[in-house]
Amino acid sequence: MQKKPVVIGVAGGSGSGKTSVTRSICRRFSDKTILVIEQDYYYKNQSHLPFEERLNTNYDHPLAFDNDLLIQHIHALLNQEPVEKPVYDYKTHTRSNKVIPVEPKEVIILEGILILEDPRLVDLMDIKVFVDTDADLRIIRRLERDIKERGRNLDSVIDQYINSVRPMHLQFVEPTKRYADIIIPEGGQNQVAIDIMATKIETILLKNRTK
Ligand SMILES: Nc1ncnc2c1ncn2[C@@H]1O[C@H](COP(=O)(O)OP(=O)(O)O)[C@@H](O)[C@H]1O
Ligand SMILES: Nc1ccn([C@@H]2O[C@H](COP(=O)(O)O)[C@@H](O)[C@H]2O)c(=O)n1
Repeated sequence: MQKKPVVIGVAGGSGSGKTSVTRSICRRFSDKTILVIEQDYYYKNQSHLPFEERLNTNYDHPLAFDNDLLIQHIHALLNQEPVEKPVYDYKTHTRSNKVIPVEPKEVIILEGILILEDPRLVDLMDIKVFVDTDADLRIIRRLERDIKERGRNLDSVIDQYINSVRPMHLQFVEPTKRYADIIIPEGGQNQVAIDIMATKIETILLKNRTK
């Protein structure tokens, strides 16, 4: 019988380098080994709301996420069942009509700003990581990324940062650092931390495969 997948949570502020860390870890393993589940893909569906209203949503508050669906999907994957992962569109601020069918793999990396905020998610994790990057670097990275990739402009990024990203980070994201087993400063360029994570995953896989 297949072993229950190992669940690794990668949390941290927006622009901290969660995606970069996750990709660096994934590059160390074959495509068949690690499945990445992005909490962002589980933002609540807002297709019923007019676009103007979607602009007013606070995307950094825990209530913006459909964690019930996310938890349901993690449970299914842990039971070796496939799921249909939603696809999120940052330009329209809602789910797209597409879904991505995914099969369970030996390791699941669950990545997102608030994955350590919901105790139901924390309970499902075997290893908890917090990517810890200073706020000045995070806002610079976010500015570049959101303008290049998420259809935003300078004013909208600054406005959103001051009104929701920063206060929600201080209220909800930063306090979850205390739940982490490992804190990675500076994110994806931290090769020592990536090596340690990869070695830990290899050890778990070896143990699971020889059982
Ligand atoms: N160490 C780094 N140095 C420079 N740019 C980085 C670094 N880590 C991430 N970035 C860039 O910053 C942006 C946000 O990084 P990302 O990994 O997507 O963060 P998160 O998933 O936490 O929001 C991306 O455009 C990424 O390429
Ligand atoms: N429609 C949306 C949905 C989310 N965001 C922002 O995304 C950030 C989380 O993603 P990261 O890759 O940066 O971790 C979060 O801080 C939301 O503000 C958005 O701008 N629009």
